[in-house]
Amino acid sequence: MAELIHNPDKLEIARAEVIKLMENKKSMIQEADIPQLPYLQAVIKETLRLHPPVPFLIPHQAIHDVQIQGFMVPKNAQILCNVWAMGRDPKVWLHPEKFMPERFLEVKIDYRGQDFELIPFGSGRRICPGLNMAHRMLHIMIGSLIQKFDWKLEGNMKAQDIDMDEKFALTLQMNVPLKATPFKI
Ligand code: HEM
Repeated sequence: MAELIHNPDKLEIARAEVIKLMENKKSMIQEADIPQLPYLQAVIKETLRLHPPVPFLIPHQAIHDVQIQGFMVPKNAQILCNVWAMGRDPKVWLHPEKFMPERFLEVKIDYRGQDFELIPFGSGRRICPGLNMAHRMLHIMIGSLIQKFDWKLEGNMKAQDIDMDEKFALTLQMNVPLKATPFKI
């Protein structure tokens, strides 16, 4: 929500897509609607790229010595995987600091653990078992929040003034929590 409110033009594109799809349906967004919302999917991917909720994954341990791209990782070494930095690597992402959901409309990069440039849920046998649930919840919640409401920032703050800095811990949070009021559309 913070990135969408911070980028009102992207919010409008995502909202228009949801409203168009839902205009002839009586229900709220359902799981079955997600495949028909490519821009919303791109918004969720872009948000997880820039703000992975578990920025270093959960610590792993090497079970034997392993050589990776010229680096020796010794047996028993604790491994923190910095997905936050991977999501902002200029060698991988064009304008990495920018919130550009469009980048995911042209490529088939997904967060299901097969595309190693985007692994906010981890990868391999310890990949997040809640991935499918999170995938459904994120699309349905964000889709519904933008479909039904417009958002106003506290104290007449302007969208560009939102402090997007983050606080690092096991999970990543906004340094200054977002305060926005919903208005029914
Ligand atoms: C946006 C939402 C979520 C994100 C980004 C996320 C991310 C992660 C990450 C990065 C890991 C560690 C993977 C690794 O070390 O390689 C993890 C593990 C785990 N997640 Fe999630 N998660 C989310 C939602 C959920 C939900 C909704 C559930 C449960 C309903 C869940 C349950 C778990 C459990 C049980 C583990 C430990 C798995 C293990 O160590 O074998 N997560 N998650």
